[in-house]
Amino acid sequence: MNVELKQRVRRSMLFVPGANAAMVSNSFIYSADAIMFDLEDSVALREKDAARLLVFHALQHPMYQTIETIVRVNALDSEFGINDLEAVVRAGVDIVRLPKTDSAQDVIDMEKHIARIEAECGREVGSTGMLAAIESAEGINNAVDIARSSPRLIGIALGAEDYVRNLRTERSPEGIELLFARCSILQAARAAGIAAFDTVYSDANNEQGFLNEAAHIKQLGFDGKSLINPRQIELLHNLYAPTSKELEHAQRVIEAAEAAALEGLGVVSLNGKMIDGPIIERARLVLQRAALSGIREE
Ligand SMILES: CC(=O)SCCNC(=O)CCNC(=O)[C@H](O)C(C)(C)COP(=O)(O)OP(=O)(O)OC[C@H]1O[C@@H](n2cnc3c(N)ncnc32)[C@H](O)[C@@H]1OP(=O)(O)O
Ligand SMILES: O=C([O-])CC(=O)C(=O)O
Ligand SMILES: [Mg+2]
Repeated sequence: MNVELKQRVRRSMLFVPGANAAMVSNSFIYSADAIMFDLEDSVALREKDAARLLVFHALQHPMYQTIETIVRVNALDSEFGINDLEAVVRAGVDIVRLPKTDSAQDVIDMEKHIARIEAECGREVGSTGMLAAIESAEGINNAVDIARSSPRLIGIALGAEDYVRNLRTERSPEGIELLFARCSILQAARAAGIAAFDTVYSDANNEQGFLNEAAHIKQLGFDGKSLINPRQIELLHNLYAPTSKELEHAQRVIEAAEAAALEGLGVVSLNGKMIDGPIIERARLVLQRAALSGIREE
């Protein structure tokens, strides 16, 4: 498996409707960590073939060679799924997003097709990554098995619009109806050593609502979030950026830890607070986030 693909940081993954030629042709101008072309629910049935062709060409365009590309394909048991896979793997997509993943078998079935297509078109077998979106109660029940189902999986994601439909409820500003699913996905992803991604916030004009949800999922531990609108990108990146106070503290922790290591000490105190393994690990994450996102603008 492509280790670099697995370790890459993804705060933002921007959905781009595959049938929208204007958006598909210029979404590389936005600074999302990944562009996620959609062939599934944002594409009308009569536009499925046209969207696949548009995305097939976009993936090979020079402007999409320097940004990570993900494609959400249709389910394999639909009439479009296999054709979608054939097109996007041949075109060299970085990651295939499998929607509505209910079981580990769904991932294994898709992986077999991806491996066959890679071999047929001369791509290195194993080079295409996978991302499984869980969007049902059954999928949440199977989250641990799904997260462990393939070495190609870079992460698992929540698909909340379909999930709340399945639960027979709707999304609320507080997200109480999603708490169990979010925690299940995080637990499963972390136990399997892969990334956890939150779902879309569907009201592109509600900035405060987006920020509230993004702060909530960051606090839970998510690595990032699927987005539907370019205006959400900077809001999210800024939220993942540490404050200058957090950064200064992290730097002091690392300095204290390095000094302690020179003296052969495992635990040391900084202004009366214990500094040991997990705290140092956390400080490293803050430094990594600052390197990527800068300092948070309040
Ligand atoms: C439940 C699910 O399955 S969610 C996943 C599937 N859904 C999607 O992919 C939807 C993606 N998002 C969109 O289509 C749009 O953002 C909408 C419909 C939500 C809102 O559209 P608008 O009101 O036109 O957005 P807005 O006014 O902010 O657009 C500003 C600019 O950003 C572009 N833009 C908006 N959304 C996107 C996007 N997702 N990707 C790329 N470009 C985009 C617009 O084309 C416009 O460009 P222009 O200035 O060159 O004309
Ligand atoms: O995966 C997502 O975030 C979008 C989606 O399909 C859903 O919410 O049902
Ligand atoms: Mg969905």
